[in-house]
Amino acid sequence: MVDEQRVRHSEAEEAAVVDSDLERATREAANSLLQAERVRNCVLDALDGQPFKLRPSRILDLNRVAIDGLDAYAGNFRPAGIKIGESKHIPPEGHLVPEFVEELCDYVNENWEKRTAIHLASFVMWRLNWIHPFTDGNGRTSRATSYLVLCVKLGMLLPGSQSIPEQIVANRRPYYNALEGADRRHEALGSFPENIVEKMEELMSGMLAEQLRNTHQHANGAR
Ligand SMILES: Nc1ncnc2c1ncn2[C@@H]1O[C@H](COP(=O)(O)OP(=O)(O)OP(=O)(O)O)[C@@H](O)[C@H]1O
Repeated sequence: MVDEQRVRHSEAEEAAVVDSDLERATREAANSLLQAERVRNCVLDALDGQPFKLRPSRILDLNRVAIDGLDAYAGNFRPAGIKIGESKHIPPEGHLVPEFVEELCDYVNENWEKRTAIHLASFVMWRLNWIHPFTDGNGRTSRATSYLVLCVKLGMLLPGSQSIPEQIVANRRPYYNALEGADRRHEALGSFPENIVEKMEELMSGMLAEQLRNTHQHANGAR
C-alpha cells in the first residue's frame, strides 16, 4: 500500500543553460549589457533618494544577470569548494560563503561615512573576488558591485566611455596583481588593516582618472 504521507516529494525545475559556443558568446554579450543597465538603474534609484545599503540580495542579483542562461547556479551561492586557475588563493568552503558575504556588506555599510569611495569600491573588488561566492561570473559580479558602490558613494552616474570595469577587462594583469597584493596582506595579518587594498586603490584611482579624462577629451572635440 502506498503511504500517502511519503509520496509528496518536491520536484525542482532545472535551470536551462545554453549549450553551443556561439549561443554562449551571444548570451554573455547580452548579459553584460543587461548587467551594466542593472548597475545604472541601482545608481539612479539611490540618487533618487532611496536609501542605499549593500545587501547580499543585490550581489546575488548582479550575478544572476551576468550568468543567467549560462550556469545553472546563476544568482545562487556556490554549494561547494572552488579553485581559481593560476592563483594561490583558495576561496573559503561553500558553507561559509553566506557569512562572508554578509560580513562584506556590513563592512561597506558600517564604513560608508568613514571611508572614501575609492576605498569602499576597492575593498568590494578584492573581498568579493576573495570570497568567490559563485560557481561562475565572480569577476563580473565583483566588478559590477564595486562600480555600483563607487557611483552611489560619489552620488553620481560616472560619465566616460571606458568605464573602470571595461578598463580592467582590456588589461587584466594590474588587476590580478592588486587582488594578489591584498590576498597576501590579509594572509599575513588575518584582518582588515586600513591599507589592506592599497594597491587596488591606486589602480582604481588611476582608472577613474582615465575614465574622466576620456570625457574631458570628448568635451574638447576628440572622438
Ligand atoms: N588571486 C586572486 N584572488 C581573488 N580573485 C582572483 C584572483 N585572481 C583572479 N581572481 C578573480 O577570479 C576571476 C575568475 O573567476 P570567474 O571565472 O568566476 O569569473 P568570471 O566573471 O567568469 O571571469 P571574467 O573576470 O573573466 O569575466 C577573475 O576574473 C578575477 O576577477
